[in-house]
Amino acid sequence: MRLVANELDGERGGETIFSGVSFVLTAGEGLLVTGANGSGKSTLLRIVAGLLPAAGGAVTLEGGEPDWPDVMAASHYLGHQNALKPALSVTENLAAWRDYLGEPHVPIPEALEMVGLDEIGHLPLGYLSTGQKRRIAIARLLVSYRPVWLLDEPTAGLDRASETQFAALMAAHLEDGGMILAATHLPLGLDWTHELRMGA
Ligand SMILES: Nc1ncnc2c1ncn2[C@@H]1O[C@H](COP(=O)(O)OP(=O)(O)OP(=O)(O)O)[C@@H](O)[C@H]1O
Repeated sequence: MRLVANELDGERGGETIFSGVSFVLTAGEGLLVTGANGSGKSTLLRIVAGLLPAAGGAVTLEGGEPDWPDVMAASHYLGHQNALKPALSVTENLAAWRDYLGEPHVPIPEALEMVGLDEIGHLPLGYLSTGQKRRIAIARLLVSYRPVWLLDEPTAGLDRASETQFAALMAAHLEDGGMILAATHLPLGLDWTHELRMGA
């Protein structure tokens, strides 16, 4: 399977943010996207996820049929927002995402253990600290399977131990034949096969 971005142009509010961005990812490869504030990292990720239209160029997934007909179907998108409901318990949040996304993968108790939060599945999400909420958002990547992970500042708010834990989860996903596109200002503790510096 290959994720191909060909000559992408990104626009916000009628302004060109970037143009001619191309890359290719194959199974097991990760792309680190860096660049100054406002250089277009989130815009690029949202275009790849299919949440924003490209002003030019195209993103395609080759060889994903029949399971993964397009990039959107094949991707988990973790944005700045955690997309979790404060009134539901941690476990209910993850169950809701698993049921919505389908392709059940890691059982919820195990996913909670993998992010080091197996003791608090019963708590309302709203009780959790900022870093704990982010770790539950990361557990969402595990409970349903998607080969492509699109991660926008995934480690924002995480302590050092959680960063290391998350680096191991990303490495395992790549070893398993997955692909990762991550935009970040922070070192993510992974040897990336590709790097893209926006605004350079
Ligand atoms: N809805 C919008 N309307 C107009 N301009 C926007 C909109 N959203 C973002 N922008 C502009 O697009 C540019 C790129 O924003 P983007 O969020 O992609 O940058 P970024 O590289 O992810 O930044 P950061 O490192 O701060 O997260 C910025 O100049 C921003 O102000």
